[in-house]
Amino acid sequence: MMNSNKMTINLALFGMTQSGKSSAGNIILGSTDFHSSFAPCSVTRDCSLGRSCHFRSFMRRGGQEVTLQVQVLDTPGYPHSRLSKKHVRQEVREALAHHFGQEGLHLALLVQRADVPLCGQEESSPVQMIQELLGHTWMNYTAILFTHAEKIEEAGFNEDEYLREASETLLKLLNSIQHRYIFQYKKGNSLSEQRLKILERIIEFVKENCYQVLTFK
Ligand SMILES: Nc1nc2c(ncn2[C@@H]2O[C@H](COP(=O)(O)OP(=O)(O)OP(=O)(O)O)[C@@H](O)[C@H]2O)c(=O)[nH]1
Repeated sequence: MMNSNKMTINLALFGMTQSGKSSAGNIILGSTDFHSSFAPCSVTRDCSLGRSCHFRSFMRRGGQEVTLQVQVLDTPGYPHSRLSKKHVRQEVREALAHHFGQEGLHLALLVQRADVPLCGQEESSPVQMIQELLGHTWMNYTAILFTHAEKIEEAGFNEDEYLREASETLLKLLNSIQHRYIFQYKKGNSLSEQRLKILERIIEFVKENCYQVLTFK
């Protein structure tokens, strides 16, 4: 939604169980809205919407500063350790319609652990859910957020080397989403520095899309 000096960017997080969705949502929002913890099973059961504070100085329009707010929808892991795939898909479908039905979704973030190779085309993959829920233009509204990116550094790779060596499945996926990706590091940079970097990339993608949104009925 945009008027002369206020803009809301709507994001939704998708990904496998324990990929780091809630913690990525917290980083983006600068909050602890989403419950994030280590577990040998799925933690998140329901979709929930979090809102950031109002940022200034991220964007200007016609000489005017635009106040930016980010809304993030956190979703249960897919596949989930307790809920059926059908149940999760239905839950996320309803949440997308409820929160972004009118205003629309700017970007879906596929949260993927950088230290877990993406292989094959399993039926259960979160990419399949994104395709089903976002429809045939899904690739124009999807970016990958690689969590655990510090593992890449620890293994002595840099981002480019990592992507060059990546699985065929990941390379094909990156091609279809026009190489929209973001690396999220746990260590090193301070949280606010990380958040700024991630937000800047997200805004870049949204601008490249001319602020277009996907709406849901
Ligand atoms: N080292 C490291 N740990 C991370 C990173 N992102 C998340 N984690 C940890 O991974 C665990 C799971 O993170 P969550 O954010 O709860 O993951 P989730 O995808 O929301 O999990 P579910 O709701 O169970 O699907 C937590 O212990 C996080 O602290 C990261 O980039 N690096």
